[in-house]
Amino acid sequence: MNRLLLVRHPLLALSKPPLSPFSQTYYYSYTPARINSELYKIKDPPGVSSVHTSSTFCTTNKDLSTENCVPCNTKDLQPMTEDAARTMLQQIAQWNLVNEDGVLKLRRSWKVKTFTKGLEFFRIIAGLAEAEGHHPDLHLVGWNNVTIEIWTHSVGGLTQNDFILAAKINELNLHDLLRRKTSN
Ligand SMILES: C[C@H](O)[C@H](O)[C@H]1CNC2=NC(N)=NC(=O)C2=N1
Repeated sequence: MNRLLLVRHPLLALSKPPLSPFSQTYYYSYTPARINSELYKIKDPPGVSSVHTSSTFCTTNKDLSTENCVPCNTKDLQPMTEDAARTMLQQIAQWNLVNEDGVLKLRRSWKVKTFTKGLEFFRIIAGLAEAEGHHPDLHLVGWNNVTIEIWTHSVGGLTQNDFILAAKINELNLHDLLRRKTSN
């Protein structure tokens, strides 16, 4: 099974994102608000060694959220490389890049106030997905834990469509559905 093992900079341990129910999956998270610059040593396959750095530079969601998805059966639509995904990830705050059995996906989680507000959350996302013709995987676990995963099934990986949908989701006003963040 192709697993991406991230060896994170010790300073980053302080900014460990919350464990998700998918915690067995290794992921790369870009949280521009909290990290000035970070050095990742990604455990590469034998014979390949690279060190990736990222910085706080982050274009606003506006750029991608004003775009529209293309049909996923568009000719020559290819899955993007992990480096390209990591670069584009900088435009969608709070989303994580995960590698699930070799398939790159985008993932973000929220806590909703009630189970029915979770379903309302899904209804809103469904309207956006139908309008874009591009659909996320929706998870509602333990009554109030919502997780959305986005990837392009037709190519078995990530395309710009996925980032556009994530950026549009980031622009939604979902505050009345979400639990306030606790300080701890
Ligand atoms: C033709 C149309 O683009 C396809 O049926 C769409 C529908 N929504 C989709 N959504 C996602 N996430 N991946 C797809 O491959 C996909 N294909």
